[in-house]
Amino acid sequence: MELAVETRGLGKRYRRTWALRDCDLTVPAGRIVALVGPNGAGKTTLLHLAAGLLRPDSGEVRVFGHPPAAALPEIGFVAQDTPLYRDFTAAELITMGGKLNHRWDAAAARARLGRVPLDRPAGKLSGGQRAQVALALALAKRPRLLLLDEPIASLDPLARREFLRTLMGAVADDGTTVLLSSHLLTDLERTCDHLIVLQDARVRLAGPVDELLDAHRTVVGPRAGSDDIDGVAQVIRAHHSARQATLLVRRAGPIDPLWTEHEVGLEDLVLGHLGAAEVPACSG
Ligand SMILES: Nc1ncnc2c1ncn2[C@@H]1O[C@H](COP(=O)(O)OP(=O)(O)OP(=O)(O)O)[C@@H](O)[C@H]1O
Repeated sequence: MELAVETRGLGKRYRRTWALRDCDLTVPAGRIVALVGPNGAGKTTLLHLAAGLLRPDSGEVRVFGHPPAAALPEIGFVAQDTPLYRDFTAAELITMGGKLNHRWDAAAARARLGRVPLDRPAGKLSGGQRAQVALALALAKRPRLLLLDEPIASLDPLARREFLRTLMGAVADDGTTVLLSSHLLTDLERTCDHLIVLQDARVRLAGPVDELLDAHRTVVGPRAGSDDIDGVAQVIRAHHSARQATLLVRRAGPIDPLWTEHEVGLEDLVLGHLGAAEVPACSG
């Protein structure tokens, strides 16, 4: 399996605060990877390290087997606040990109900006329109790895859907790997096939979305006996009422039929794992 991004013991520190610590993870090539976690978890830091904008204080990050600086022509990056030269129009930015990049698809960029005024200075576009211009420019470079820091937060629902469709199209057409951070879990569930959850500067959960969802269940059953359930490898999160227990579990096999099983969605999975850190350890 080709790896777009690989980190080993990766860490970044601001004075005494570790923004990212002991981070070991892999991003398979050709996937759309969701990077999620609470505010301050380290998502932007990880994206900046992968883009070569920050240097690690420990460990290393490789992009297609190379240090990020050596892979720069292969990397597209859209920062959180989608910075663009405010006085330039989208049309001018597309032309400029063509002069700065040898592999530049100006026609595709114009086509992707169907509803954005190409002749208006970027500083006079709405936040959502600027995000669309920034994505179109990043894709025009035809990067093998596209790093997007909260790209959809400012988009309206229709623009968000179009944006995510564009991403899926780029992956399908060019095999682009996309690593995008977002808090919008419902949108991610429809789009992403790989998940990385960061919390408190560390990787809390990572893997292919379908495998992670298949490995987890919500089970509901009697409160007594919730400590040791057949087929449950780990209780991630527990909620107890007077007589019943509702548990998010990682399963190891067929679950005791005394318990009612429910499949979990991405949101339950992520929030369950994140919440688990705040709640006293659940037995299991
Ligand atoms: N330039 C900086 N100087 C000092 N501390 C920083 C700096 N940048 C980030 N940090 C700290 O590093 C940690 C990780 O920040 P980061 O921006 O990577 O989080 P994030 O997951 O992207 O958060 P958000 O969802 O709010 O964008 C936080 O504790 C943050 O306060």
